[in-house]
Amino acid sequence: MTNRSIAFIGTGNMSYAIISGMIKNGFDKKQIIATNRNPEKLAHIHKELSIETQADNLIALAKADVIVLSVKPQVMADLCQTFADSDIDLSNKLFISVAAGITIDRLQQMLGQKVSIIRCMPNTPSLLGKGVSGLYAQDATDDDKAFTQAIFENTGIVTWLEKESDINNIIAVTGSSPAYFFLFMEAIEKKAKALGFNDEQARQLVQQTALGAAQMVESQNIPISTLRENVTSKNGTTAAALAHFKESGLIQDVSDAMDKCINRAKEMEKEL
Ligand SMILES: NC(=O)C1=CN([C@@H]2O[C@H](COP(=O)(O)OP(=O)(O)OC[C@H]3O[C@@H](n4cnc5c(N)ncnc54)[C@H](O)[C@@H]3O)[C@@H](O)[C@H]2O)C=CC1
Ligand SMILES: O=C(O)[C@@H]1CCC=N1
Repeated sequence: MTNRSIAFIGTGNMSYAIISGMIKNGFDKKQIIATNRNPEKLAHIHKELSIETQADNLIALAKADVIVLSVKPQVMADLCQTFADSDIDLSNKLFISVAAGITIDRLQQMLGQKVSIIRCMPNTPSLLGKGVSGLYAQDATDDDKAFTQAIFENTGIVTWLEKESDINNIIAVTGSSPAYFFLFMEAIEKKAKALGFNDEQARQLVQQTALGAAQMVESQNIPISTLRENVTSKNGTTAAALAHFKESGLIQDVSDAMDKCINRAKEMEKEL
């Protein structure tokens, strides 16, 4: 199981993060192939990760046992068509799709046969081994599931999902959510600059505070709400800021934004 070779088709932000996590955790580099249609990106991957890179997806497809489909959802059908049209036997390969908004049934349709497919919803902190990956399998073998779990455990924590629709839910909770945190950090950074802190200070202040807050959540086994309360003196400065967030509807906004995220994934399932 462990010596299977793995090809990442369309190595961009997400696959780069996954491969980096795998390598940092000792996955054999010789077992990894990365493709990209962009020669500059391919050269960058080769230089940074010292793994085999390949401009021709079909060569990577033919060579590898496990194929990670990691192009943008909008170009997945065209990519899969080239696989379906090739004379390469897909039947013994395991496909892992990290794409949002494309179901296993639809991927099998795109590939022209009922190949073994596991869906994964990772996130970009995988780059640092701090990722979260939601996994969903329909008919995959225990061996395929164990291999997939082992791959993504190299990049952080893994959770198996019971229903395929849970992939759309976990996109809102972990796949897209790094961007919510970044947006909040950007907003604090912007205001810090408006208050007169220079660019370097503003960046350092926000990053250290975000890091400290996240590490407090991780290291102290108490509810997140208690951590918030511990910062909030009665009738003090934090209370004034939080009261404004509450009045302006931030909590409901976050919930609504996550619903938008899930609905977009559902729409994509119909569009693609
Ligand atoms: N970026 C993220 O935070 C997450 C992304 N995903 C999923 O990962 C997938 C990839 O997303 P990103 O990495 O953000 O996109 P990206 O655009 O950074 O990477 C995709 C890469 O595929 C290459 N490509 C496009 N067509 C190709 C082809 N036919 N052959 C070879 N290479 C090709 C592009 O040059 C690009 O570098 C998407 O399906 C997305 O839904 C899932 C979870 C999180
Ligand atoms: O924005 C997207 O569609 C992808 C899926 C989760 C994160 N990025």
